[in-house]
Amino acid sequence: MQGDGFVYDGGPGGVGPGNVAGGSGGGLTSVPAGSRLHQYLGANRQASSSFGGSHHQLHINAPPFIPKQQFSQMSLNEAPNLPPNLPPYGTHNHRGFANSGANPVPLLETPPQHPPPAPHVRPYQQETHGGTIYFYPPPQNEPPAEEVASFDPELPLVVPEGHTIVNTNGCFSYQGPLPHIGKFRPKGALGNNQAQFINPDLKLELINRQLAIDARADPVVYPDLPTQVDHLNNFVPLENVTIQHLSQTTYKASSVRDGVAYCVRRIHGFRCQSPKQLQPLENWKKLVHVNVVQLREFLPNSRQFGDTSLLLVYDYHPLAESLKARHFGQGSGTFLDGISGAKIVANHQAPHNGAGVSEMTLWSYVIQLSAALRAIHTSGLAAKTIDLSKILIHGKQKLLISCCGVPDVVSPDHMSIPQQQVEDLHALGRLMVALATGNAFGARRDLLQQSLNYVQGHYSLDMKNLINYLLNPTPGVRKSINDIMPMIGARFYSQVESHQQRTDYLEAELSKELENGRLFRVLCKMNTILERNEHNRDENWSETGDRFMIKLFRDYVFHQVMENGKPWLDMAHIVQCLNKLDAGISEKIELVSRDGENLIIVSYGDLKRCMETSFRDLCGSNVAQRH
Ligand SMILES: Nc1ncnc2c1ncn2[C@@H]1O[C@H](COP(=O)(O)OP(=O)(O)OP(=O)(O)O)[C@@H](O)[C@H]1O
Repeated sequence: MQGDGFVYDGGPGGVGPGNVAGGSGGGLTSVPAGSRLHQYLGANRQASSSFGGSHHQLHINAPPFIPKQQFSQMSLNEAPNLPPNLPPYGTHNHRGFANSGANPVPLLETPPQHPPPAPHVRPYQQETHGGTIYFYPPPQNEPPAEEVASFDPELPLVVPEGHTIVNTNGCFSYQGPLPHIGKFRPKGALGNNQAQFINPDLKLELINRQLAIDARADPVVYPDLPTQVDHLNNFVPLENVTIQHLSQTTYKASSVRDGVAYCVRRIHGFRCQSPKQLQPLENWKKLVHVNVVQLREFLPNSRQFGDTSLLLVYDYHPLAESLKARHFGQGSGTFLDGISGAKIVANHQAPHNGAGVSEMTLWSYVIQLSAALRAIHTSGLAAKTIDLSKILIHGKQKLLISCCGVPDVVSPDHMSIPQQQVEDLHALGRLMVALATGNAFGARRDLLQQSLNYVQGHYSLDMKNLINYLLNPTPGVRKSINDIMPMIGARFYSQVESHQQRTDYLEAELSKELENGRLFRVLCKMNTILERNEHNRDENWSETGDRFMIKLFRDYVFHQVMENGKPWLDMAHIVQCLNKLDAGISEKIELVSRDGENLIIVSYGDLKRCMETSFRDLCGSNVAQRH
């Protein structure tokens, strides 16, 4: 259906969030099978209605609604799931520092992390078929939180004493007093609306990311930040810029071209002598890979920071942190157990027992980093930034190689590209040793043998072989990132599967919000019509004709009360009604004026036409759609 101003398509059946009472107009047939309902009184009522020029003589045997308790009572003023310690917009930076330059205080706390997985290494299950080893992740005992649905069709409806409902030929009927008086109490599962709305954890994560994107630096704390560099403004330091003698600084900035946030790396005091010096950056700009932070452009010889700086503009991945921060803590000497997140005593001398990341996580990292390196090497480049502080982790487990191109311009190598690529493989080996042992210095020459012993004792043979291959030179053989693909073997399948699961989950969550957006537009239309003081010099415009019907419908949807006069709040009822309105189904409902004097029987289809006509009237087109 097309409307003016708000264009949307209700679609047949009015399927709404969580498919709440979608249905094909059967209204009451949507009572869940298995609900325990009482006896039928059976008396059909006769009522007549007159509106919109047509007169209806109707038999009704249906109540205005039957609340579905499985969607539970809701709090209509439910606060968004914001973390309590978030700063207001406009005054704070993202992970920046405020108050005093001497003792900086982080302004935007790292959002609460979800509890990390249990601190035990969960090895892959192996099966050998025809000489090939297949790896399967171990079965999970508990379903992930997001998969726990709130729907329970077996929950009973609670029908007030003296009221009964019966199923006559599949049609559930109820006769009670005025429709404004809600007769059913929802029972159980209070406040559990997860099946209809985006998962709260995901919502929190997305809100935090949005806050990070929107964060601004406090000009009092950062008086020296330039207001505009080329098309970039709103610079926010992503690291402690109060430390003197930094040669590079990382900022978040917004572009006035597209309003998008970018990550800007400033190379201090870098004077570009010739365009050839920056040629590698042109190559990096062309490299597009899901596990590489994309270089978008570079701005040489920028003077707005008080020197001559080279600015490299990358994609910004909100709240990404380095592997160092994720698994070893921020401060030097502070180590965190990569699995449990617990602090462990800094020990630069030997591997920590059980402190490394799990084998499964390590393989996931290997797969992602080798995929990135494969793309980089195939493009004739070398990463040179395979380092705990330069590999970012975004969300739960997505890795991104950052800072690409910086070493090429800051400290150009005299090694050949193939040699540099072999160095990347070494760096990957060292990184894996550090992650496996939980010791950032685990690959140091004096600790390496101990570390390898540790890997041998705690990880699979394949992992040990892979690390050995990466770290040790193979005489007469030119190593290539492609060589490690057979070592990863069938673990690729697990990785692909887990990505697909994640995609399915995110799509499902997205579709919930998609449906909510549709209902939001219905609400927008209703509210632009209702309680309008005057339209077309008609003071009573919103109180008469089609608008009056919408007003009664609004009461019917939102202002139900219990017998004792208390508000009756049921999300299921609201969503159900709005969906039916949006679909314009033929089911009829009773609307009652506030004084109880007028009773009108009207179908959702008629109500929809009332709403559309009124809305078009407001929009000025006056094109009434009558079906
Ligand atoms: N593209 C990006 N998107 C989002 N955040 C980023 C991006 N690049 C870096 N960051 C954040 O900025 C922080 C600082 O980055 P930087 O590369 O300067 O790392 P660092 O830990 O300060 O390393 P170093 O000690 O070498 O300066 C990172 O820890 C990361 O949280």
